[in-house]
Amino acid sequence: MQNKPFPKLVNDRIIKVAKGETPDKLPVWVMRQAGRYLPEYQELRKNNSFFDICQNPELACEATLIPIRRFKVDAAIIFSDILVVPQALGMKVKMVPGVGPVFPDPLTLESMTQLNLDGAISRLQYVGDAISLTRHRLNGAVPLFGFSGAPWTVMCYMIEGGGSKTMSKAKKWLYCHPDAATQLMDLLAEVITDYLLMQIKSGAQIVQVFDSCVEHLDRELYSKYGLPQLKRIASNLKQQMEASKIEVPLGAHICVDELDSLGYDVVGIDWTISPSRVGARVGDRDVTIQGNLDPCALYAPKEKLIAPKEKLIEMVERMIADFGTRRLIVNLGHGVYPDTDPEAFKTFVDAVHAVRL
Ligand SMILES: Cc1c2[nH]c(c1CCC(=O)O)Cc1[nH]c(c(CCC(=O)O)c1C)Cc1[nH]c(c(CCC(=O)O)c1C)Cc1[nH]c(c(CCC(=O)O)c1C)C2
Repeated sequence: MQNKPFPKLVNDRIIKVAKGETPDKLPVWVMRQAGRYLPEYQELRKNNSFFDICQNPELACEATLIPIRRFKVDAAIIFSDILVVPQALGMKVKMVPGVGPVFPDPLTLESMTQLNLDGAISRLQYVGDAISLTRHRLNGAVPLFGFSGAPWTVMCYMIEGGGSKTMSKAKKWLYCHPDAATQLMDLLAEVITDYLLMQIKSGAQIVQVFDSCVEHLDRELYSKYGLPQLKRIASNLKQQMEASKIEVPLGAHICVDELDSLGYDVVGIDWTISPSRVGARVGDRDVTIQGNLDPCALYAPKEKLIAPKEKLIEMVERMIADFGTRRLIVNLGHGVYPDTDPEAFKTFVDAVHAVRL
């Protein structure tokens, strides 16, 4: 299987737009498109733990394909999580229903020396195997995304031991233990670069770096810790994979100023950044924008007097008109929420494809 050539890509809209070329229709996909809002995924989860699905290439492939069978999205994203990296470094992570990821023993200054870098990429080979298998099963229908968390975001979860409103424990390292923080981020940047390279070599056609926790950093901390690591990953990866397309969604306003200098082909933004902030630069910017509809726009209560479907279509059309159709990949500004109606998801995707270029 590994050595068989991958099927030819049929729908290459996303790859085209990432390169700055004009597609036949605007491409659209959704972060967490394989998640809990879909009954098929819930069914799969009934008999398997979250990380069992991630670690079993057959199951990870199956989860990845669920939204592809149901909707006309223009990309698949390999079923996994950003927290498989700390796992490969030797940390325990559990997925607790209703809570999210939990580390029973969060990282401390003392336990940092126990992180096991040796062989980390081979311990993540199951992700590569899932990617290769999925590329074959997709049969070229749409491109397959690989992904990783960025060093700051992965570090936040390792130190906090899970999600947090403030990320104050992780930020304490930046203020009080800057050397240890830098050491940790350097280590993570190295693993993440090698991990993404392994995914690309396994068949990922586009890779995305999630720096979701960047919203907790002010400009100074962002410039000192967030930005250099993101740039470093892009430049090291590009050096090693000249031809690869790389994407980094940055969920914070402060990153908008660096759009052109980040070294990524695509930059994701959330709904708090108005299209006019990047739109004004659409003519001359050299990057593709991904985003940015509020996932709550997909809540479409059937009993409401206003026609929610029409309202959603109108929001999609307005967003696209505001961004302009050049160098735009349509997505939500955040992952789709578990209580979203799959019908609303379909309306969203179809509304994007209905826009004439
Ligand atoms: C489906 C899913 C995922 N992760 C989690 C779930 C739900 C788990 C379940 O079944 O119980 C837990 C899961 N994993 C995580 C969280 C967030 C926890 C928190 O902050 O409270 C949860 C609930 C951590 C995580 N995980 C991820 C990020 C970065 C993007 C973002 O900001 O959403 C982060 C921060 C990335 C991620 N996570 C996942 C993907 C798969 C592909 C797809 O998009 O369909 C991706 C790309 C998959």
